[in-house]
Amino acid sequence: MARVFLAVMDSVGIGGAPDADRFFNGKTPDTGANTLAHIAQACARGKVEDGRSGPLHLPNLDALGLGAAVNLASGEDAPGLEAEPTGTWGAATEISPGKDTPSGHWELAGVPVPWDWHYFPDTTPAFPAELTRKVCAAAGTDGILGNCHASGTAIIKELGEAHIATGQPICYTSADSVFQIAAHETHFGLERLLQLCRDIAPVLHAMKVGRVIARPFLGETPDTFARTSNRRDFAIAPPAPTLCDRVQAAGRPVHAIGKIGDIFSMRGIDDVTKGTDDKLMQDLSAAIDTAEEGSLTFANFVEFDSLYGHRRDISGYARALEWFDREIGQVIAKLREGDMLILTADHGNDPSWSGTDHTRERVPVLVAGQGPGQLGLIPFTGVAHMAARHLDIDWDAS
Ligand SMILES: O=P(O)(O)O[C@H]1O[C@H](CO)[C@@H](O)[C@H]1O
Ligand SMILES: [Mn+2]
Ligand SMILES: [Mn+2]
Repeated sequence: MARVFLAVMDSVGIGGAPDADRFFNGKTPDTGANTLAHIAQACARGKVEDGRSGPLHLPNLDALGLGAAVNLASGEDAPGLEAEPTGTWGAATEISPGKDTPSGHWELAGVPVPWDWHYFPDTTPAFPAELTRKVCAAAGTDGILGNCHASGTAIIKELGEAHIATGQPICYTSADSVFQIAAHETHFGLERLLQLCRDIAPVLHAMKVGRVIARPFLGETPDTFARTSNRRDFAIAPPAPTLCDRVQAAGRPVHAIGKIGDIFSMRGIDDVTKGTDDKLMQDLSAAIDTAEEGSLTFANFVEFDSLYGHRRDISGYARALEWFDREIGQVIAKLREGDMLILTADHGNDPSWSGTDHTRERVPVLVAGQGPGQLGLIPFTGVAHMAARHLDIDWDAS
């Protein structure tokens, strides 16, 4: 028997998407965006010195083949990542028409998105009056705040006090197919926010809006408002059986770590752990000790994206990568005979790019525990097929 551990480093793209010109940050096409290479290049120029210093130092990821994967995906160099790979490595290309988290994860799990997502226009109001009416009715309020495109941290600073004063939820969106609701955990109530999202999600899903996201926050003043880790995503269910469904249908356990449960609407998943990336890394490490033979453990590390990519914070992103590299080195050291650990990503979020949205990029596929080898350029679905094969699950018959 064998075990698979699949870990998504959210937004750690490596450039080179052949259709990047069809995706935008504002008016700027994503052509040339390269999350990993641009961070490494900025570090090598001595420009990334906040809480870290010098060239990007990722010895464990690079040993698996990260630097080689950047070069394969995009033709760019990632200074500091120049090791001869000892892992199995390659790069994956997405075909789904969205550069969002569910599209990326579903396709990695074998199911490209067959429809066009609905996006809200970058106007104020951004939401149709009929939708706003339904949200108000579900929330029991006379109105909503926001009703625009926004960065989640900026909008709670701007509207947090008005939210506390009026009791109206802050509703906003972005270049992704999302409807986000920010509300105060105590003044509005965490359970009330989650129930509002749950109640309104079917309306948004029918419009082909991918996710309703609860964004609870705490604090009493613009300077102290801060989001908590109680974020919840209410996503459309995947349109076909995913890797998770197939592993579960074969009678094997599927363990989720982080937002994987939300992304797959809990379909094909037995249990979930939640928390900050720090805690999730402990959960992944614990899963290496406890996961059953034949099982799949599927993890997402979101902070690269949520704390640093969207915030265009190159130093923060580099620190997060270096932290991940140190931690994953210890996880790799614990792998047993027959284990496969796959490290990949769901899209890019180049912190040196214009705008605040994801960037369309290829992603690395790094495999530990299986010795050296080259995958070359594969489709995102190749990750699911590789995992299924390792677990001895016949994809076509399952
Ligand atoms: O600015 P925040 O609220 O973090 O929003 C970001 O997070 C959303 C979901 O990942 C994306 O659609 C992007 O808008
Ligand atoms: Mn993502
Ligand atoms: Mn994101």
